[in-house]
Amino acid sequence: MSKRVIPDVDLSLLETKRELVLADLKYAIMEFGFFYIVNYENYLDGNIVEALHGQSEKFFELELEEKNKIQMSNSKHFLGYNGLEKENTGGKVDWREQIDFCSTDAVCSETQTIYDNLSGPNQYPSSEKIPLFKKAVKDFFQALDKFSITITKLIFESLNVEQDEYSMYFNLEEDAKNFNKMKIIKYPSQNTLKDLKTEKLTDQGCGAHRDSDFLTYLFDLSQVTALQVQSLDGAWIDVPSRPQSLIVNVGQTLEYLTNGVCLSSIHRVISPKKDYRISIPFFQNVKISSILKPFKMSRSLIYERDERNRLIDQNVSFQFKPRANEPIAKSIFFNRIKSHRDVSQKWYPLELKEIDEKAEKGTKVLDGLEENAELLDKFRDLAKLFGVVNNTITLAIMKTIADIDYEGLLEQVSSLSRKKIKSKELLQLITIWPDFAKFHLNEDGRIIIDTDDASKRFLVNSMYERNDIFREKCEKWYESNKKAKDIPPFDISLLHHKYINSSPRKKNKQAVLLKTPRKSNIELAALELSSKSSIPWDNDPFSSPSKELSVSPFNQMLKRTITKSPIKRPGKIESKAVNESPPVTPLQSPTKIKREGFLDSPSKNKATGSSMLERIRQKETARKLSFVSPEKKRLLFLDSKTPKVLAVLTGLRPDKPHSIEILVERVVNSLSLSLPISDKEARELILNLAVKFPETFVVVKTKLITVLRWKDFDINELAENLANIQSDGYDEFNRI
Ligand SMILES: O=C(O)CCC(=O)C(=O)O
Ligand SMILES: [Fe+2]
Repeated sequence: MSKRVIPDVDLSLLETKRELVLADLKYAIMEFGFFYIVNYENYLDGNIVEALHGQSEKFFELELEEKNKIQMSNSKHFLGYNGLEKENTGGKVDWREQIDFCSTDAVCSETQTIYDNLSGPNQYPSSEKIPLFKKAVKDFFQALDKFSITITKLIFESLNVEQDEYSMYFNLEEDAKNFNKMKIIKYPSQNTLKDLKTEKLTDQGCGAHRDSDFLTYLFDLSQVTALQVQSLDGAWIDVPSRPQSLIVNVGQTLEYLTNGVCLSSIHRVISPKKDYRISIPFFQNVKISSILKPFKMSRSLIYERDERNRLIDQNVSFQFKPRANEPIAKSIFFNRIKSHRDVSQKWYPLELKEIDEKAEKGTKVLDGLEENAELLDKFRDLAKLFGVVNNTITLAIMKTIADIDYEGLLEQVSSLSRKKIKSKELLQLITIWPDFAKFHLNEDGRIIIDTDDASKRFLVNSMYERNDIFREKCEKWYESNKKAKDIPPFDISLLHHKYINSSPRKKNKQAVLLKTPRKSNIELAALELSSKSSIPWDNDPFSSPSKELSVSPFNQMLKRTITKSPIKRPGKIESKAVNESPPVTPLQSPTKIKREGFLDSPSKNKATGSSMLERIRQKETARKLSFVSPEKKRLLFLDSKTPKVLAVLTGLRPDKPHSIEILVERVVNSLSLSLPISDKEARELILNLAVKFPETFVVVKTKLITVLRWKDFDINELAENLANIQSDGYDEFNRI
C-alpha cells in the first residue's frame, strides 16, 4: 500500500481519449485525493508558472526588513508576508516563510459582513526591488483562475454531476473572477534551520492537515521532494517533485459537496534535508457566499465510496461539515482568525477572544468550525460499522427466516471488519437509529433480531440509502449532542420490557418458519458471495476443491448449524489481502434449532396448513437446490464481482468503443484498493458482460483490437438482473 504511487492525469489525451482521462480523474479523486496533471501545455502556459517561480526566488532573497514591510499583520484581509515561526499546525511550528495573495485583489465587493474582508488588496514587494513580481502574480492568477475552471468541469463530468447542479458555486464564464488564493512558500532546509538553535526546531515544514478549499493546485518547481500524503492505511507516501507536472489535491469542500465520494487526503511537508524548497499552492474556492449542500451522487458512486471507506484507517478524520445554513465564508474566515493570531489580535480581537473562550470550554475548534472532534471521530467509526452491519443483516434476512442471534451478528461483523467489535458499539448504532432493526430478548434471555420485522425494513434495494440515512441520523444526533463525550449505548434492559409485550407474537413467529426461502438459492449464493467481495481472486474459495461453499457464514446459517468458530484476531489494514477467507460465524439464533424440532412434529401447522410430508418435500427441494457444482460456484463468484465492474464502466462514456486492454487496466486499477483482481479475471469479467447482457454490451473484434461497446445502462437494473441470469454462458468467450 505504501508503495502505491500517486496517479497521473494526462491532459494531452483529452481530445483523443476523453473517457480515459475522465476515468483516470475519477479514480484519482476517489481513491487518492491526490494526482499529478501532466502535459497541460494546451490549457496552462508553463512559462507563466516559471516566471512566478523566478520572481519568488528573488523575493525570498530580500532582506527580512524589506519582506516585513508587507507583513500580513498590515492587512485586515489576511494577505501578505509571514516570516518563520508565524504559523503552527497541530501545536507545532511550521518551518516555512510565505506570502499570501488573493485573486480578487483590489476587487473588493461591498463589505456587508465581516467575512467580506477575506477579499482585499494584495501587498506586493517594492517594484523598485523586484519590478516584475506583481505582473508575475497577476498573470499567474489569470491563468490559474481559468485553468481551475477547466479542471472543475472535468471533475464533475467524471462524476456525472451536471453543470446545472454545480454552476451556483462558481463563476464559470471565461475570465470570470472567483475567490481563489495563492501562497508562495519557502521551506528552509534542515541544515540551515539547525543554525537557529531554537528548542522548537523539528522537521515539520507544514504539519499534517487537510485543505478546506475545493481543489489545490501545487507547483513545486524547486524539484525538492518534501510533500507526503497519507494513504488509506495510514502510511505516509512521498509525493515526489516531478518536472513539468503539477500536483492537485482534493479539498474538504469538494469532499463535502460530493457526499464523501471524493477524498480529501491528509498531507504534510517534511523540511527538506539539504536544499531549500519553494512551492506555490493555488487554492481554488467555491463562491464564498455559498451555503454548501451535497449533490445527490449516483448509487454506484456511493457504493464505491462505501467500499473505499471500509479501508480507511482510524486516523483519517471525519468528514468536513460546514455550519448548517451559513456561508462557507464564515468557516474560511474563522480559519484565518485561528491560524494568524497576530493579524486577529490587531484587526479582530473580539472574534479571537470568542474562539479562545470556546476552546477553553473544551470545545475544539476544527477548521474554523466549532466541532467536537472526538465525537466526530466516533461517528466516523460508527458509520463504517453501520455499513458492515447493514450489509450483514440485509444478506442474512434474505437467506433465513430464523431470528438473527445478536452474539453471532457481533462475531460476524467483527470478522468482516477485521477487528473486534464491542457490543457497546453495536448498541450505539441502536441509540442513533432505534428503529433500524427490532431487537428482542428470546426465551433464553439472548438478544435476537426479529427477521420478520427486519425483512420489512431491509429491502435490498434500499441498502445504500440506509447508509445515507444513518449518516443523516448521526448528523442530527450530533447537532443536538455536540458536547457529549460519547454516544450512550442503547439500554438493553428496555429490550426485556419489549419481549414481555411482544411475547404473544412469538407464537405466530413459529409459523413463519415454514415459509420457503424468499430468494432462489442461486440468488442467495450470489449475494452471499458478493459479501466476500474483498477477498482477492487468488483466495477464491472455489479455486481449491477443499474449500467448499460451506465455509461461508451464510451457508452455515442455511445449514442451521450452531457451531461457533473462534474469532480471528483483527489484523491491520495492511493485512487486507489475507490468504484466507474471513472466519466463519453463524448468525442464527440457537433458539431456532429448538423451533425446528418443534416444527418437525407430525401435527399440521396451524398458521400455514402444511403437513409434515409437504415440509419434508420442501426440505428435499431446498437440499437439491442448494447443491451447486464447483464450476457453477466459480461462476457465481465471478458474478458477485460484476456489479463492481459495472460501477467502473459507469465512469466511462457509453457511446464509444473501449479497448478491452484499456478497460482491463482501468478495472484492475479502480478496484485495486477494494477488490484486488488479476488482469485475467478482469478480462473475463469484462468480456462476459456481453454474454450476460447482450442487449447492452457487445464485443467487437477486429484484426488489431478487441473493443467493448455499450448502451447507457442503469447499474441497479443490471445488478438486479444479474441474480436471475444463469451463469453458464462463459465459454462464449471463445467465439469472440
Ligand atoms: O508546500 C507544499 O508542498 C504543500 C503546502 C500545503 O499543503 C498547504 O499549504 O496547504
Ligand atoms: Fe495543504
